[in-house]
Amino acid sequence: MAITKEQAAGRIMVALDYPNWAAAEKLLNALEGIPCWMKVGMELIYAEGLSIIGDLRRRGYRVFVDLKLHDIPNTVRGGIASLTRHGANMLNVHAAGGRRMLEAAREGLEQGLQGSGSSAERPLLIAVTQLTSTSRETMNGEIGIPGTVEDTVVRYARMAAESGLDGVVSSPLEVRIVKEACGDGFITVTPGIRPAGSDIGDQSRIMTPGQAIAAGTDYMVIGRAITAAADPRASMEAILDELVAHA
Ligand SMILES: O=c1ccn([C@@H]2O[C@H](COP(=O)(O)O)[C@@H](O)[C@H]2O)c(=O)[nH]1
Repeated sequence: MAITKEQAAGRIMVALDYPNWAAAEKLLNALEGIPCWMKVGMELIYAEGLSIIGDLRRRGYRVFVDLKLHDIPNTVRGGIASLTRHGANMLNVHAAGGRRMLEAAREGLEQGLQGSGSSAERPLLIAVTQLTSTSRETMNGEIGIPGTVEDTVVRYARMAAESGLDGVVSSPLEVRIVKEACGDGFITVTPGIRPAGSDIGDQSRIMTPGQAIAAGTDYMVIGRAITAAADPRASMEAILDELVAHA
């Protein structure tokens, strides 16, 4: 399906993996006017606190808070309730916490919304299946889960859907099988994006931006391909052109 460059931008979540707000702000200025999402995770949140969610929202961005909660159900319920009150558009937990934990996360989201007044927007709640840095060898030999990565991703995705979550984080390689198992409306958020010829780094299960959009991913998370580029805006523009060409 043909998409415009602006629609393509709405499918990109830029990973703001920076040690402080000043560094993140430099990137925001470089990407000024491009209507992508911003993803904030441990590095920036632990350095600057959750107030950066509001800072990004006021700049007009939709914000994915990527803290990947994984704890006992009661703790995750409370954590998600508190996070919900900060006004993010997307939150996540680890599917490996199991069904009761996923259900508790969902309950926490409802509790958080009730505590933040009628104007609060409902964030999307998604579950991490297998990290995109995890290969089959790592999953089998170190984590101790037998079988293929695809089987685990689909099993976790089904459990997340049955627990009332909105979608999953997976590699773009698994988008098709997740959609087949959970339906087209079940959201896929895919890191592990590497433009052709770029350094894979610590990722394992990767696709190019063009391959990921052709595979049907809803949102692709892109960090270093943009943030570590000599010219981040030029890198973003090249990725947008690739998405428009392959959608
Ligand atoms: O399975 C996962 C879950 C989250 N991530 C996050 O996405 C970005 C990817 O950054 P790159 O620089 O594009 O590799 C990063 O913030 C991770 O924490 C992931 O990579 N895989």
